[in-house]
Amino acid sequence: MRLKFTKMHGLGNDFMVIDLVTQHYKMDEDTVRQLADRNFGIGFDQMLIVEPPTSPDVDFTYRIYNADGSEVEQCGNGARCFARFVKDKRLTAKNEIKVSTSSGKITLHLQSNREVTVDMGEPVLEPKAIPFEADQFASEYDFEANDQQLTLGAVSMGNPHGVLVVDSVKTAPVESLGPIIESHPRFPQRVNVGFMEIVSRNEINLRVYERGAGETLACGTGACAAVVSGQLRDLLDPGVKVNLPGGSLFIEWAGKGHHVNMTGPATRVFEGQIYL
Ligand SMILES: N[C@@H](CCC[C@H](N)C(=O)O)C(=O)O
Repeated sequence: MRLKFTKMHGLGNDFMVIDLVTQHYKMDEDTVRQLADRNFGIGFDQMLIVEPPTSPDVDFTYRIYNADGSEVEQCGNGARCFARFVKDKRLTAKNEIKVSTSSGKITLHLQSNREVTVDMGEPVLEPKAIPFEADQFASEYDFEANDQQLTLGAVSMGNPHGVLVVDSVKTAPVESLGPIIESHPRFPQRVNVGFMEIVSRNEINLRVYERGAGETLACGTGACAAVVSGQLRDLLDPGVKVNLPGGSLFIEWAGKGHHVNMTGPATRVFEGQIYL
């Protein structure tokens, strides 16, 4: 069968976006892996699926697959592209769009300057819920990986994140330590790993080794988790510019009990069709 798709990106974190509201197909992990291949497939960090709502309080269901085929709970850059996609495809006329993911509900706001702000909800800090093995919440945890003693923040933005503070993102051991922490037994569902350099209380540089995708040019939930972790460690103020290899996001968090807001661009690259 023929399936139409749109290739999009949020700061270089790239997506294959498929409308399964007007098209019908049952996606599976093997197909995702084949299509994610940058030589033999379309190539992407994540596949985003638009499905009809499953409850009356949301407009759509938002499903996300990593390039390795694993279905995951949340994707921040993807959420901004999702909003632009459903508006451009006229699947909705709204500028405020509510979607459900497997980890909860989020709200997407299309701005007049074509940027998108996403209310990502409250960060989850309770270790069991992240999930992360620790007796109780702490703003940072002692952590051993690769025979090194590290200090790490643990936050869920719907999906799990570990955040390390580094002197410079240029020299951070993203490729060597990233995969080791990603699969560390203290994170039973694996983890996204952020390497955060503090520039000032309102600006950080960040690289993220993503679970199921490797290092990407940007990670929206990673940016939110880094800002939450930086504030909990008293390194950052509530509004922070996050510089990623693919560009910058603006993240706002007023502290425990508050939602995290993420603002940034969403870009369409091309339209395509595949035969499955
Ligand atoms: N690129 C994303 C996160 C995608 C999911 C992540 N790799 C996971 O496994 O949780 C973002 O922009 O947030």
